[in-house]
Amino acid sequence: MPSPIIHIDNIIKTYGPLTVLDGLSMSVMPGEKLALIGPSGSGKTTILRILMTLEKINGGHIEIDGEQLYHMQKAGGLVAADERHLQKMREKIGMVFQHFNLFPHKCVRDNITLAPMLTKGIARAAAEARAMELLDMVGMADKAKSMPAQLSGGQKQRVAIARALALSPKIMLFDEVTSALDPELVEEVLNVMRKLAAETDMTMLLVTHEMGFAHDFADRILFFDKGRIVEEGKPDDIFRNPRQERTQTFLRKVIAAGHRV
Ligand SMILES: Nc1ncnc2c1ncn2[C@@H]1O[C@H](COP(=O)(O)OP(=O)(O)OP(=O)(O)O)[C@@H](O)[C@H]1O
Repeated sequence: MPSPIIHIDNIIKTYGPLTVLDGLSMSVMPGEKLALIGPSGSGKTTILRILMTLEKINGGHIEIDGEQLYHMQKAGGLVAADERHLQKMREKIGMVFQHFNLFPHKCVRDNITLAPMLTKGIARAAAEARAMELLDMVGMADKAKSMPAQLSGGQKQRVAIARALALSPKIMLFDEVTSALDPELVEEVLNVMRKLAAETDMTMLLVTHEMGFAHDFADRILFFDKGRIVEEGKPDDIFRNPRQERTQTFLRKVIAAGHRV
C-alpha cells in the first residue's frame, strides 16, 4: 500500500478572531484526482494556499511526499524552517489561480522559462525547449511570443497551467481556474485539465464551483463546510446520494441555480 503524498492533520488556521480551518484533516494518495467543493468561505482556497506555503498555519501538521512542511513556531503561526527547505517543497507543487497572475511584461514563453532558469539554474535553451513542449500540450505554441495582454482569458489560463508545470511538480493545485472566464472559454481550459488527468500520473487537487466537471474529473469529492470536511466519497455517491444534510442542502441550491451535477 503506497503512503499518502499529502497528509494533513488537524490544521487550524485563523485570521484574527475568524477560524477558517477548524481541525482539518485529509490524506491524498499519489496520482489521486480530488475535487474540493462547498459553500463560499468554507476554507477550500485556504488549504490550497497553505499547501503552497502562501499562508502560515496556527496548528497541526502537514507532510508532503514524506517531508514535514511546517516545523517552526514563530509569532503568528508555524512556518517552514528555512528558505532552502521551502524552495524544495514548493518545487513539488504547481498552483494555478483564478486570476492567472501572468507576468505582464514578459512574453508567453518567458513567463514559463523564468522559474526554471531562476530557481533551478536551467540553461535558457533547455528551459525554452521545455516551455515549447508545454505550450504545445496546452495548445498555445503559436502564441509563444505574444504578450499576456494580447490573449483571451482562456488562453491566459492555459499559459498559467503550462507555467505551473514547468518545474515538473508531483502535485498540481487548481483554484477555481475557470471562475473568471467568459462561459464560452471555460471548456478549453477544462479540456487541458482533462488531458493532464488522463495523460499524467500527477496528483491533482481542484477547488471548483463547476459541479459537472468535478463529477467527471475527480476520483474523490471532499465537501467542505465551516473549515472542516463534513463528507467525502466517490462522485456518484456524493452527488446522487449525499448522506449529510449540509451536503444535501448545498447541492439542492446548486441544482436550483441551474448547475449540472
Ligand atoms: N487574508 C485574509 N484575511 C482575512 N480573512 C481571510 C483572508 N483570506 C481568506 N479569509 C477568509 O477566510 C475564509 C475562507 O476563505 P476561502 O477563500 O478559503 O474560502 P473558499 O471556501 O475558498 O470560498 P470561495 O468558494 O468563495 O472561494 C473566508 O471567510 C475569507 O473571507
